[in-house]
Amino acid sequence: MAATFRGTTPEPPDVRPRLTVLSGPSGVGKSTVVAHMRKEHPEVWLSVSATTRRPRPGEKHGVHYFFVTDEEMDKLIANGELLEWAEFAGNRYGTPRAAVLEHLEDGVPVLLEIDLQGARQVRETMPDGRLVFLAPPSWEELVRRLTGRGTEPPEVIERRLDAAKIELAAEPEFDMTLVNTSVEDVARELLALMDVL
Ligand SMILES: Nc1nc2c(ncn2[C@@H]2O[C@H](COP(=O)(O)OP(=O)(O)O)[C@@H](O)[C@H]2O)c(=O)[nH]1
Ligand SMILES: Nc1ncnc2c1ncn2[C@@H]1O[C@H](COP(=O)(O)OP(=O)(O)O)[C@@H](O)[C@H]1O
Repeated sequence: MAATFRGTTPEPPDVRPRLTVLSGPSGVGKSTVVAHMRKEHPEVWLSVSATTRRPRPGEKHGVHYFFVTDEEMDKLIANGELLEWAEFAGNRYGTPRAAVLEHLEDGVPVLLEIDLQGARQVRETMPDGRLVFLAPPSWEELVRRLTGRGTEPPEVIERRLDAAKIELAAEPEFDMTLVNTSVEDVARELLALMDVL
């Protein structure tokens, strides 16, 4: 006799895209991976953060970050305009809340590239969100990448490596880890996770 389905009617699949958070130590390759994803799949929406850090050569206001003054950042925080914010290596960074919520409501897959402290806040405020940790193949390779990028003076690199030790220790808090050996492989896995592939 054929098996008879006797369960309750299954719920329709939840088709709302989920928020995806990508974190990992400075220099691990987060920006490189995200740029690769978006080159092939521009439909992935990356939140543009506000920061008090100075622009690096080639960084554009409104594209890489909204570069703001300390006073402007104070206001964003006081007015509740940030979904999360954190101080990282001497500068403040925060995710503008409204644009993230609007894109999710419109069914757009949303990606945040933020630090560990921000990821922890998103875990609290948006528990549906998926937290992905990007890990380096080794500590030596992380140092090589951060130094090789050539965008920071030695004392800033030292601060970021100190923060990296704390970030690496927090890996078990994340829903999953991807090791950035190959940019293409990591980008593909993230796109699949976001249901974009
Ligand atoms: N919490 C939080 N962290 C952010 C935000 N935007 C960027 N970050 C993180 O701040 C750290 C420093 O970023 P950045 O100065 O651009 O350096 P880079 O990541 O080494 O290129 C990285 O870990 C970023 O992921 C944000 O809006 N909120
Ligand atoms: N899989 C990889 N293999 C080798 N080098 C990489 C890889 N991913 C990124 N890089 C290099 O490492 C450096 C840091 O990458 P970046 O994307 O700026 O890191 P993050 O955004 O995490 O600070 C850059 O010079 C980048 O070209």
